[in-house]
Amino acid sequence: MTDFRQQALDYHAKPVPGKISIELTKPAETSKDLALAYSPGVAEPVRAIAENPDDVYRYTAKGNMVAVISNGTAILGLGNLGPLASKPVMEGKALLFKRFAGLDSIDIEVKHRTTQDFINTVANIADTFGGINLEDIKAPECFEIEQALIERCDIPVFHDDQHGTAIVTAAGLLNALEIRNKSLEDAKIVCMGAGAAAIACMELLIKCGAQRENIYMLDSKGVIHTRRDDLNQYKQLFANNTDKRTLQEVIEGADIFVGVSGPDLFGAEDLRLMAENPVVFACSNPDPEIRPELALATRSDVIMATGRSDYPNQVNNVLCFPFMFRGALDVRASAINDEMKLAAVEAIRQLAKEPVSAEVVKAAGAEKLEFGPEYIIPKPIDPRLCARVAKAVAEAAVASGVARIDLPANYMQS
Ligand SMILES: NC(=O)C1=CN([C@@H]2O[C@H](COP(=O)(O)OP(=O)(O)OC[C@H]3O[C@@H](n4cnc5c(N)ncnc54)[C@H](OP(=O)(O)O)[C@@H]3O)[C@@H](O)[C@H]2O)C=CC1
Ligand SMILES: CC(=O)C(=O)O
Ligand SMILES: [Mg+2]
Repeated sequence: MTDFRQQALDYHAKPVPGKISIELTKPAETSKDLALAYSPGVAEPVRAIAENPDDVYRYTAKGNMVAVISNGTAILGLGNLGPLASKPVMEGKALLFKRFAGLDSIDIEVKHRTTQDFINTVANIADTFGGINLEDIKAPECFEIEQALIERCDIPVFHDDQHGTAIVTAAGLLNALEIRNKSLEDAKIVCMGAGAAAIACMELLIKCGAQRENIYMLDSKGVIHTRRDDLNQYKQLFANNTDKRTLQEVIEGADIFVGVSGPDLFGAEDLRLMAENPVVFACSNPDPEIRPELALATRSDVIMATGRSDYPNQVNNVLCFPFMFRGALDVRASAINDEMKLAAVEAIRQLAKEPVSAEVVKAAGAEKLEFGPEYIIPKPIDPRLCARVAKAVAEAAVASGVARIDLPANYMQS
């Protein structure tokens, strides 16, 4: 067993199994404490909430609580390994919610027969939480699930692999292109993968200025083109009217490669075919479509990013989802809309251009972090992310009319 593998297993096993626990926020030492916390005192908030449902935010933990919900059908890039095996990832997302945004979070792994069963299960428990983060649910079911839950729930429902990934990818790409003096409007883009992350990333890039006809998307059967008759409705939106059928054909002259598919699917020969100063986001986890070592040995002009913490330029939805929910919950947003997503893109992107503190540089294990090819996007450990992204998101929620309360006074002013 490799040293790192054993370290990862030990980290999860010791000193207690798993990564999260629940702690109390009120004293529960004396009989008086218990009389307030439980019977008879607990009856008072029960009556208050029955009379005025909004009081649930006043008297319970709902307003600071996010459920991380999965069925384990697309666990990272490991595939459909089922709900139980997805639990370490979901506990990991809960850890990140708490660590980076102070949000309480609990993982829920759902075993189900039909898509409708899954939707019903989540919709029926949704009132417990302030928000629902859907995670690692494969396409195309994820699209139907998210849409149905958005319609049935009055709290934010956000499929992280779609929109969290898309927001961070857009922020990173816009910065990478700026560094290379290229524009998204003119960029030729190859997207490997046509699932949850891929479809959402490309849709958001189009909202940021990319041209749909400049996007070549591939699934496990090759290029998605207009003559294929095996495309679901989501892939059809990316069917390119082209004679090109293979990765090698579409990658020639491409400015951008986005990989949200699986490990080692993009080779050195493919990278050599790209345009000058290419941008490669190999985002599959844990193993990227191409290793940074190989990419950088193949071409010195490449801007390279992965989804991993152990290389420069981590393009990973952790840069978004904790702060997206922080902002949304703090103004009790009923949903997460495009205005909030675009506000997050801009906030993440602009922070990368500011000087970084010595503590963050040290914690990142870097010698320096300055806006450029090896630092296109902030580090998740940068404490300014929470304030910047949550504030931008909360303000956008208020401006776009989905907030149910105003921004708290002096919100996120440090
Ligand atoms: N860095 C980050 O923040 C994130 C990274 N990801 C990564 O993206 C990947 C996909 O996740 P997600 O979208 O949720 O999963 P989905 O299951 O929804 O999609 C997977 C897609 O990959 C495609 N694919 C599989 N093999 C190949 C291949 N050989 N060539 C081209 N395409 C292929 C599938 O094709 P088909 O449709 O034919 O089955 C499918 O379209 C994972 O590796 C995941 O770790 C995801 C979210 C966030
Ligand atoms: C990062 C993430 O959510 C994924 O790889 O699925
Ligand atoms: Mg995921």
